[in-house]
Amino acid sequence: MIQKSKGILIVLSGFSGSGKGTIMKELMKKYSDQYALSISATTRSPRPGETDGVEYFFRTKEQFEKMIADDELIEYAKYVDNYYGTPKAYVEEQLAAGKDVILEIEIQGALKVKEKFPDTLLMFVTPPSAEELKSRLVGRGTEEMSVIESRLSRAVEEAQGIEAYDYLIVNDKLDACVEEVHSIIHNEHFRVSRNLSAISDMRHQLTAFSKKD
Ligand SMILES: Nc1nc2c(ncn2[C@@H]2O[C@H](COP(=O)(O)OP(=O)(O)O)[C@@H](O)[C@H]2O)c(=O)[nH]1
Ligand SMILES: Nc1ncnc2c1ncn2[C@@H]1O[C@H](COP(=O)(O)OP(=O)(O)O)[C@@H](O)[C@H]1O
Repeated sequence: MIQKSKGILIVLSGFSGSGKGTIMKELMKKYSDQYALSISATTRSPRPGETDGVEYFFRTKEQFEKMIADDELIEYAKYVDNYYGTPKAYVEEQLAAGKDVILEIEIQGALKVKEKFPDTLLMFVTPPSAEELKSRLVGRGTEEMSVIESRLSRAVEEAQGIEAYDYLIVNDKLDACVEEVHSIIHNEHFRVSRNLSAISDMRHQLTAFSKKD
C-alpha cells in the first residue's frame, strides 16, 4: 500500500481579534478526528469563561520560566506583557500519531517553529478591514480600551511580517473561512514534496513488478 503523506504541522497566526480562536473552535467541532489543536501555556489571566487546560494552561511567571528552563516548550514569545509558549510533548505525540497539528500562535513563535520544522504550513488570518478588526476587539468585550490599543499597535507591527506566511485567510463570513482553512490543509497533503516516501515506494513496486515477467 502506498502511504498517504504524514501529519502536517500548521501554524495559524493573525491579529488579535481577527477570529483565529473562533475559526479553530469551528474547525475542531467539524473535523475533530483530523486535527489536533495544541494548547499553549500563558502567563495572561483567564478571561471569563476560559478554563485552565482548555483554552490555555494558565501559569504564573515563575512556572512559565521553569518550563523554559526545563526545555518543555517548542517556542515561546512575549506578547503585550505576557509570555505564551507551545508545550513540546503534545505536538510530538500527535505528529507521531499521524495527526495534523495546529498551533494558534503569534508571528515571532511562527518564525521559530518554521526554523525548527521547515515543513510547517504557515497561515495568516486577517479580518476584511482594520475598522472591522477594532469593532471585533471592542465587541468581544474581554479587554479594556488601553489593552485593545496595545493590541492594535501590535497588529501594525505584525502586518509587516505577513510575507513570511504561505497563505492569507480573510475571515469575512465565518463558515466559508473555516472551509477555506480546511481545504488548504487538505490540499497540502497532495504536495509532491510531502509524498517523497510514497513516490519512492511506488518506484520500488513498479521496478519489482516489471521484472516479474
Ligand atoms: N508564540 C506564541 N504565541 C501564542 C501562543 N499561544 C497564543 N499565542 C498568541 O498570543 C497572542 C495573544 O493571545 P490571546 O491573549 O489569547 O489573545 P487573542 O489572540 O486576542 O485571543 C495571539 O496572537 C496568539 O496567537 C504560543 O504558544 N506561542
Ligand atoms: N467571521 C466573523 N464575523 C464576525 N465576527 C467574528 C467573525 N469571526 C470572529 N468574530 C468575532 O470577533 C471577535 C474576535 O474573535 P476571536 O476568535 O476571539 O479572535 P482572535 O482569537 O483572533 O483574537 C469575537 O467576538 C468573535 O465572535
